[in-house]
Amino acid sequence: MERSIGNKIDLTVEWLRERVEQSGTKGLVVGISGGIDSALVAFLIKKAFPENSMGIIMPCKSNPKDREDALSVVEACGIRHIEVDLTQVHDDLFETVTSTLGESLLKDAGNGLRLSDANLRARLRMSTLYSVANVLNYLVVGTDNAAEVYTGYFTKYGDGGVDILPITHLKKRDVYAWSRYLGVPQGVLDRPPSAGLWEGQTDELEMGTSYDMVDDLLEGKEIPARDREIIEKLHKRSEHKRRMPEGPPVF
Ligand SMILES: Nc1ncnc2c1ncn2[C@@H]1O[C@H](COP(=O)(O)OP(=O)(O)OC[C@H]2O[C@@H]([n+]3cccc(C(=O)O)c3)[C@H](O)[C@@H]2O)[C@@H](O)[C@H]1O
Ligand SMILES: Nc1ncnc2c1ncn2[C@@H]1O[C@H](COP(=O)(O)OP(=O)(O)OP(=O)(O)O)[C@@H](O)[C@H]1O
Ligand SMILES: [Mg+2]
Repeated sequence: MERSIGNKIDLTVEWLRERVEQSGTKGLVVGISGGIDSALVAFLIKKAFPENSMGIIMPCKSNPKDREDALSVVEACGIRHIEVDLTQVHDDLFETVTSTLGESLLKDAGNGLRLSDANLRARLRMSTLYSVANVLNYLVVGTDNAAEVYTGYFTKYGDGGVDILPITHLKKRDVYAWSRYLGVPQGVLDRPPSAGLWEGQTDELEMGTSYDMVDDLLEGKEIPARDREIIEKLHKRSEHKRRMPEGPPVF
């Protein structure tokens, strides 16, 4: 008999407590974006550590709506939070890197320049989370779900740079089901998933397929050949993100 959502949530909360205890740390910190994955994780870590959990809202030239939604999550689950605006530090670093590389190296960058700008936002968020984790002796909690892990739809050492991943066993539809159960605000449930790394970006537009398709494939269901091809290509291309860096064999 399948466990109820409430039971699965209780087990995940227990697992979070165990991992913190085993690590000798005191609590958990997560970035809260206004999206559904981090909303669910915020609810879970607040349940696990009512006094020792923290959310960080980190705008970086972001749509003000993201911050409003993130604040609605903070209010709904009651987690302690801080805000760190990364716009200036991002602009300074990106400008320094690109101007130092110079025109001749930038001219053939194509989409690489946009990805570099976008992924730097995710990596600055990671650095901010670890800065706080070091000070408070907390673990950094990731928000990747099963569909994102399978497709590699995350920034290596950005939002992928974390200590524990409490929702990697959840398909995107499970994330919605758990979030509804816990009372994540309707406005957050209704938003199209987006990395928010550039204007108008949505996960499904960028991936070229839908989370329903990825979830179906993960459940072993038949999906159209076109979608299967896209998903398997994303999976193969991102293999390196699911491994630790390696050195050569012993010669
Ligand atoms: N075979 C290989 N072995 C070892 N390392 C390899 C490699 N191929 C590339 N690399 C390294 O990996 C880098 C490329 O990976 P990475 O820097 O991650 O860059 P990349 O995968 O190109 O971009 C990240 C993707 O994740 C999306 N994203 C990011 C953040 C959040 C979310 C979200 O869901 O909200 C989505 C973002 O929109 C974008 O599509 C290369 O620059 C190279 O350094
Ligand atoms: N503006 C932000 N402030 C704080 N954390 C952020 C911000 N943007 C992204 N993050 C962090 O990066 C993670 C990855 O982003 P991702 O878009 O995959 O998840 P999400 O926004 O929570 O959910 P959704 O799939 O609905 O967009 C977020 O869950 C969050 O932890
Ligand atoms: Mg998002």
